[in-house]
Amino acid sequence: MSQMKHIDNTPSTPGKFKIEKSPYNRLRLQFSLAKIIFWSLVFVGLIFVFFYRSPSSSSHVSSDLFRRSLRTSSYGGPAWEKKIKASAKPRSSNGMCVLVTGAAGFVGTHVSAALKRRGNGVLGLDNFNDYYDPSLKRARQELLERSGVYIVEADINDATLLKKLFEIVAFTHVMHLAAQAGVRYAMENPSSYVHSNIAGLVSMLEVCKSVNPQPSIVWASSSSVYGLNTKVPFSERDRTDQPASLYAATKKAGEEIAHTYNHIYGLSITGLRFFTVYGPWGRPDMAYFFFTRDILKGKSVPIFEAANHGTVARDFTYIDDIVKGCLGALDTAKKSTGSGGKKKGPAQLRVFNLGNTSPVPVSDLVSILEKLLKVKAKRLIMKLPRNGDVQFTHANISLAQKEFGYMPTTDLQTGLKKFVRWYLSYYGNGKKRAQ
Ligand SMILES: O=C(O)[C@H]1O[C@H](OP(=O)(O)OP(=O)(O)OC[C@H]2O[C@@H](n3ccc(=O)[nH]c3=O)[C@H](O)[C@@H]2O)[C@H](O)[C@@H](O)[C@@H]1O
Repeated sequence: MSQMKHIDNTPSTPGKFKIEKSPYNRLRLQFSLAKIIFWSLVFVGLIFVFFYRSPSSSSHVSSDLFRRSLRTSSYGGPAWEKKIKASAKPRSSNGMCVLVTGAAGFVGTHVSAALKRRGNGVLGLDNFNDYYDPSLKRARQELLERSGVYIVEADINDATLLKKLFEIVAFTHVMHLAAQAGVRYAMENPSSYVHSNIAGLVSMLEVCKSVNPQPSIVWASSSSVYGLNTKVPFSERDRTDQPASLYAATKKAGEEIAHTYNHIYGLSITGLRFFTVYGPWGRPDMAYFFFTRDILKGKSVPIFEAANHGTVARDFTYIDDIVKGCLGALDTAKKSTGSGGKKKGPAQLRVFNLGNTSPVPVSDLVSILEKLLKVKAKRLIMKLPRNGDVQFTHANISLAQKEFGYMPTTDLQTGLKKFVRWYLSYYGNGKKRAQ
């Protein structure tokens, strides 16, 4: 302190010392100080306004996120609640009552329809984001509505809405399929993965843990959690600590988050590691889908190849087999043990591979499509890009087989035949083009 005083009192120039001595000059100094502060504030304010309103960089990402997934439409009212109750009512009084998140998605639509067919109560939830053509999601919604499944249009991050749904219906199960999918897109829009696969998952689990009774949860993890694992076929016991994409990392994080909610709150949780699911009403961002579109258009299809002409292969799994796996997991899910946010005892925590157990090289996938479409593909062999892809996947399914008799029955040829038939009937031969 005494040192400070010494510095303050020492004039750098004799003139400066004099200025501070005169009362008139002190007034002038105070006035110019006030001016400096005023203009500094104006300057800081301008900078703030510039960055806050700038359409580029981070604010672009957040506004994009908002546009894509936080679009929660207005809800409420007796008519809305009536629709929800009707959709979620099981045929028999002791039947399952399932909230399916991501119901307008590829797997979500098929699972919702299958549950409804066998008499379960089903309510869908989807934010209809535009990661891929939303009109396809709307068409799936129409399909479900015709079979009596209503989809609430909202984001899983909307906890108020989720709680409201649980107030209206005591769901016995949640089939949580809402997620940001796609391996390569994670480099383009990383925050959307954190938003849906991490924040969204936590939002959903928070509501599930606090309601009474707590539902049992089955949710979609991914084969991508095996990452750079080279031990084949992939077993649930293998290491999953080397994700090759942010997508995979968020799914792996989801598995750890599931462990936490099971451990603390007694939620019964089952994670399903899907292996490259394909079929009718599929996702246009996936290779088999856009290869079909581009072969028909006469556009070249990029076929990835690993180092030294190494084959890139996937354990492509047909949607009907996946649906059977989802239903098997729901049927064998034990009840959660907690209530109202408190654990009462240990609860079930499981993870299963749902694959086909026979990997097929991507070049063979293209050959099958060529035959089915009767069009020769313009093949463009490309080096496997370093943006999240792994060289191969191969599922060991013995655990799911033992637990609920999971046994895939559709080979790629048969499954793609069904897909192509659907594709041509949905899009027509060039009339309605897939985007
Ligand atoms: O099983 C999974 O866990 C994942 O399966 C797919 O991911 P991926 O297997 O990469 O599926 P596609 O993007 O359809 O790619 C299929 C194969 O085609 C290859 N490919 C992809 C794109 C392309 O232009 N060229 C090409 O050869 C990929 O390397 C891959 O081997 C899904 O997109 C993920 O959401 C899902 O979680």
